Amino acid sequence: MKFTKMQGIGNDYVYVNCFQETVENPSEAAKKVSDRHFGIGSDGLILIKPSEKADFEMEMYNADGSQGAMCGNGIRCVAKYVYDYGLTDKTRISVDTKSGIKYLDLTVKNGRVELVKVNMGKPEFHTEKIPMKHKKEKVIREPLAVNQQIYEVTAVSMGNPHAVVFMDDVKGLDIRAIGPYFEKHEAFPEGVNTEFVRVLDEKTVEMRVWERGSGETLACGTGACAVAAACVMNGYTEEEVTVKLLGGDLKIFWDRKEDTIYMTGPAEVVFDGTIEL
Ligand SMILES: N[C@@H](CCC[C@H](N)C(=O)O)C(=O)O
Repeated sequence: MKFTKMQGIGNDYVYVNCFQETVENPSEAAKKVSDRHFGIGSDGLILIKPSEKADFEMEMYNADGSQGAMCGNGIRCVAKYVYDYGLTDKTRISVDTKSGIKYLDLTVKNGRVELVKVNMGKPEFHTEKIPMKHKKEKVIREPLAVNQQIYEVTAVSMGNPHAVVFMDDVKGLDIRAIGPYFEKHEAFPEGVNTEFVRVLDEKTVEMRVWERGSGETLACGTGACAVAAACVMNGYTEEEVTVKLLGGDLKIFWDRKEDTIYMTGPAEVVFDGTIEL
């Protein structure tokens, strides 16, 4: 199978051009390619497919083989792939995902995509839509017992579920110890991605993420959007914020009039290759 490994601020996936390749069992393939010792090494697998509803379709799988509905860093890389590898010459494209069609604007320099701005849609706070089991309709900084400790959680869906936890120190957090307890918490019947966040000022926050299905990653695009929405709902930041992640920065803007979040960030090719599945 021919593939291209790409990364968006360190959130790396193996991309397969399904205009040319067929992947029989994507879930098994995701586990195999993601292995950092016996495979290519990635946070998961992303298939770029033809679509009848949009310019392209993106299908994403986490490192454990589970399917994700949306991937913010992944969709920027899809935009770079389809433009740089000549599948389109458009700089405004639409991509169908399991959480609906997303629209992307590409900034091109010297014939290559450098930055991508994505309309990530509306943040969803209603617990039944996230889904989260909770007596309240919305969970905005509510206590949640996780492994016998109380955390204050803001729950948001960006097409996939997120639990946002504000704290004073994210650098020293033992995320490997606590992340799995959030991921499999009974309050989140479909699992959850968890963002641990420190507010630096009203325009800047830093975060680490424990992703459902992939563990700690260097960045999560949907997570950064969920964090921006949670920051505004808690009165911590303005609508436009820089989210500093382990792998780099993302610019997030929640346009309250449109009730739409825009994410802007880079996308890069690491290498092309072939693998026997
Ligand atoms: N890294 C992604 C999110 C990938 C999917 C997630 N782990 C899930 O299962 O919901 C991003 O950049 O948004």
